Amino acid sequence: MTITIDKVRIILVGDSGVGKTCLTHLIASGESLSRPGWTVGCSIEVKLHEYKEGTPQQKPFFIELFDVGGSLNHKNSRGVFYASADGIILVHDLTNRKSHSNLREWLFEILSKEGKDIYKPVTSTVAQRSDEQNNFDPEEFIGAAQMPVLVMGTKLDLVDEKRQPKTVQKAGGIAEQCGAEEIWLNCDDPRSIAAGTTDAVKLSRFFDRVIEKKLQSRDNGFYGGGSVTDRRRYNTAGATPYNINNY
Ligand SMILES: Nc1nc2c(ncn2[C@@H]2O[C@H](COP(=O)(O)OP(=O)(O)OP(=O)(O)O)[C@@H](O)[C@H]2O)c(=O)[nH]1
Repeated sequence: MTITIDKVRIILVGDSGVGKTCLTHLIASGESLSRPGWTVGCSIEVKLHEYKEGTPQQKPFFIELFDVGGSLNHKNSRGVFYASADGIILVHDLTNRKSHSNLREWLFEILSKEGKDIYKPVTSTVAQRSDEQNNFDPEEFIGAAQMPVLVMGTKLDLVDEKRQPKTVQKAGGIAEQCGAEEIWLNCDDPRSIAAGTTDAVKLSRFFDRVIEKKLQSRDNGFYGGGSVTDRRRYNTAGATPYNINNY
């Protein structure tokens, strides 16, 4: 039997080396990745998610995970991957404070590149642009763009409370500013987001929010992306979700 499954698109952004590729693989396959390559452009993995599992509204959805390369060299070209994103996962390295503070800039970059009317920068000089970036308010962005956000901190295994205290505190961080949930994990350990754990529940709730938001936009007639109409056929007799690397 062949059924048609809708999809949503989530982009993972953050500085180079924070662990986006490992995290994407862990979420999509439930397995750790021992030797991730350097992401050039964008790498995509797909996960099959049960929306509102255990309720009468339960329905399968494909979650497309766009792992966007964090290198500065690709800053000008990666805007193309932000188009029609339905949700954002902001990724930082818990042993690297700068990677956390840079998440503000990542949000700003997504918004300015993706061209949401509500927060589209109108200025063009470097100085003006830097001003806009400094004055950028994540809360305002989230309120205006209505895009679900999740913040994930990696390399929890490298954080030793005594020898290397956490460089980032949960309170007052970007997650709080965005009203987003936050997960800290070790991407090398498949048990980090194993079914039944608190973090797996948080992740599943985030996926549900992204889907819900998209369904609402479609119902309200605001839907402009290609995702829901571009449905994928999924053969329930054993086919596995696709995996496209370095898209
Ligand atoms: N110990 C530990 N290492 C990790 C963890 N997550 C990622 N790494 C390591 O961090 C390095 C960078 O990981 P990637 O997943 O390639 O990072 P990325 O953010 O995709 O980097 P770009 O492709 O440059 O954007 C690799 O050596 C990973 O093995 C973690 O939770 N714990």
